Order: sequence, then structure tokens, then C-alpha cells
Amino acid sequence: MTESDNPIQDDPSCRSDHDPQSLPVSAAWERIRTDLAPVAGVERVSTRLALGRVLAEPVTSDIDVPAHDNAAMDGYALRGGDIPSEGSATLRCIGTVMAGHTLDGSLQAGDCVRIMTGAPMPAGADTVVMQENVRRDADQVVIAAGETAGQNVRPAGEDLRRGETVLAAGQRIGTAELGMLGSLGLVEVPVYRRLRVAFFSTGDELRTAGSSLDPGQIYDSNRYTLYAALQALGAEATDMGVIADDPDAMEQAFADAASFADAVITSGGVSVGEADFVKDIMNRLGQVGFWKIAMRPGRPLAFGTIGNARFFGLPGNPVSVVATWYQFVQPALRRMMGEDPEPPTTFRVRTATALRKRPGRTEFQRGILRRDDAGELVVTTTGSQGSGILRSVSLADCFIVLPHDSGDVAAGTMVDVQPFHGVMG
Ligand SMILES: Nc1nc2c(c(=O)[nH]1)N[C@H]1C(S)=C(S)[C@@H](COP(=O)(O)OP(=O)(O)OC[C@H]3O[C@@H](n4cnc5c(N)ncnc54)[C@H](O)[C@@H]3O)O[C@H]1N2
Ligand code: MOO
Repeated sequence: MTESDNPIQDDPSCRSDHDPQSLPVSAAWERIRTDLAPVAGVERVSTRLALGRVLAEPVTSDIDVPAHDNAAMDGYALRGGDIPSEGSATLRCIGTVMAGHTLDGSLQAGDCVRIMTGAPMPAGADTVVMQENVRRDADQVVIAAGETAGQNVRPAGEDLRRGETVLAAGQRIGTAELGMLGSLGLVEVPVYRRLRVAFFSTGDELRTAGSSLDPGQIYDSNRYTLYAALQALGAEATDMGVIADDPDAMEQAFADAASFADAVITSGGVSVGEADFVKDIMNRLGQVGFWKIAMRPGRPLAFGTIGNARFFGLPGNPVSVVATWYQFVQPALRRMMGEDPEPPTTFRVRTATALRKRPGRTEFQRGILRRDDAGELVVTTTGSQGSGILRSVSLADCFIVLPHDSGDVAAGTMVDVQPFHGVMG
């Protein structure tokens, strides 16, 4: 195919490095977001297996959690009206109630009950005084003024209320959510089926661990990166290996992958070199929505459709794979999994080091967050930001996001950072 036969090569955006037609990051995400919907298919899985899955229907509580008014402290349950306004009062202890048990009968004025944290409040009691604040002598309990009626009681349903929707459809089940499902006593929950994702690397230069390297060859790292990322996301991932820079072999691999996968991810061969066939093949088998984003790393990212599968052609450079994964592919797959992901958490800190930046693209530089001598949170660059330096990601704990129009950034300037890790999974 000559250059003028090729609709993609004819697009002036493909030839210029300073490309006014490359999509700004926010516009590219909006295009992807509006194009994607949750995959069809819901299954009921046992509650523990729902970890990392996405709820397909809202969860409504059939019970109050906690199920009964209960003590928040170990101490004595009593009637608020028996708290003295000054001095002290002596109450009679008529029994003990432990968590998991109930007390027959009901408190009268002047009575109290020994109670443990979590035990149901005895009938007639509305207040708990912690044991450190009383003096006990046989069945006599002396309480002093200063306690407040109603204190230290957790009302039934203070966590989850019967009849209430407690988790929305589209919620990913993480640590707290699994605990909540447990607290409702649910045996199984409805979740979207797992997303089927096929991934492969392209390039004649790539070898897989276990074989030796001839001159010009390198080991494939992108399939390892993508394997890790897909595992963490909970996708049903199929590794299709390395495909050579051979258009026929690639076309076959694309068609095979699209025949069973909801999403296909490739890396390499998406730029403008003579062996960069990805976009042509996507256009032959389906269509390319767009393929250039004003970002670095990760400018050539081809997004499109082949049959029923969504297709993500990532650039070959290993850091570009990481950047495009986190900024686009992962949120896109989460949308297909049934979530509506929020933009990544971003906060502003001072950069302790100067940062080089070219206007006209959003840059995702790699940074390390730390406290400076004054205790202020600052970020420093991991150093060289080349798209082939995967170590720049391993050393980092955040992306430093430098906006489209910004140029070089002086040390001491406030910048946006996106931390890699949240507190909870
Ligand atoms: N004339 C131009 N050249 C390049 C442009 C451009 O606009 N005009 N864009 C550059 C940018 S930015 C990127 S990113 C790369 C992306 O190119 P490709 O997606 O076509 O990737 P390849 O050329 O196949 O590979 C790039 C680089 O990454 C290495 N690689 C590829 N796959 C793997 C893998 N699985 N594991 C480890 N390393 C891999 C490959 O050997 C190359 O060194 O294009 C620029 N060029
Ligand atoms: O944008 Mo490329 O992804 O710089 O290396």
C-alpha cells in the first residue's frame, strides 16, 4: 500500500510531531467514556467470590445493622433520669448482659445492669455509663453527676437500615464492601460477569523469557506489565503471546482475539514506522475511533472496535504502556465491567525539583512524594523521563500531571500529583 492509498497516513495528524489534531486528554477520555457501556451478563456468586467484582444490582438491606440498640462501652446500663444533677447517686445492679445475650425483664427507676460492649440494651435503659466512671460495691453502683442521658448507646440500624439501598449497582466490592455484605448475612450477590480481555505484544524484536537474545532483540516486558495490571483489575485475561511485525499474522491474531474477548489490548506497532500495522489492521477489520492523544508518554494510543470487541492499541514503549493503561485503558475496562469510575485522585503539592515540560500536551511524569525538612509534602522527579525507562515507574509513587499548556516548571511551583496507591483495596 502506498502512502497516498492509506487513509491513516494521509491524515496530516499522522505526520507531524506537533499535532494540532491529537486529542487533548480530557476529550479523549470523554470519547472513550461515552462509547463504552457495561457488558451484558450477570451472575450470582457467593459473597467472598464477589471480592473485586462489580455489583450488577443494588443491594437492599433486609435487616437493621446493628439489629438492636446496644452498648458502645463496657459499663452499666441505666435510665437517663437516674443520673444525678449534682453529687452522686447509688443504683442497684440487677443483672449482667453480655454481647450475644439478652436480659429478661426491664429496668425500674434506681436499677442498673452490668453491660458489655455490643450487648443489647435492656428494656427500660437508655444510657450507658462506662465502668471506669463508677464505684461498685456488691450490688451497689455509685455514679457521679456529669454523665449525659442517652450516651454510649448505638441505635439499631445506625450502620445499615432495613429497606435501605446500602450498595449501588456499579459498586466494586472491596474490603469495606465485602464486610458490609457479610454484615447483612448475604450468601450470594449479583455481579457482572468477568470481563474477557485478550492481550498480546507486537514486534519482531521481542523475545520471551527463557530464550536467548540475538543482536537487536529485547525481552518483552509489556505483556508482563499488562498481565499484572489485568490481574489487579480482576479481568479474565488471555495472554496471546508475541506476534511478529507481519501484517497477515497480526490480522489473524486481531480477528482471533476479537472473536472471544470483550476487549483486546496490544502494544507496539501503533506509530508511523514502516512496521506499524496496528491502525491499518484495525481499520480493515473494524474501525479506529482515534489514535493520537496530546500526552506524553503515550501519544499514539489507537482506540476502536473490531466486531463486538473494543480495541486498545497501546504504544510499544514500556512507560507509555503504563501511562495509557492508568489514564485510559483501566478506567475504560472498569466502565465495561459496570463501574462509572471517577477521575484519579489528584492533589496539589510543591515540586522540590525543576521539571522540563513542552507545551501542547499533558505530561505524566513520575514522581516521589516525601516530607521536606519543614514537614511539608513535596514531590521530586524520579529523574530521566524517557518512555523506555520502566524503572522511572518502579521508583515512583505518583504521577506528576503537568497540564497541556504548561512549559518548564520551576522548583517550588505547585503541581498536581496522582498517587499510585490508595489506602484500601
Ligand atoms: N517518526 C515518529 N516516530 C515515533 C513517533 C512519531 O510520532 N513519529 N512516536 C514515538 C512515540 S511517542 C512512541 S510511544 C513510539 C510508539 O511506537 P509504536 O507503538 O509503533 O511502538 P514500537 O515502535 O513497536 O516500539 C516502540 C519501542 O518500544 C519497544 N517495545 C515494543 N514492544 C515492547 C514490549 N512488548 N516490551 C518491551 N519493549 C517493547 C520497542 O522495541 C521500541 O523500542 O513511537 C515513537 N516513534
Ligand atoms: O508518547 Mo511516546 O508514548 O512518548 O513514548
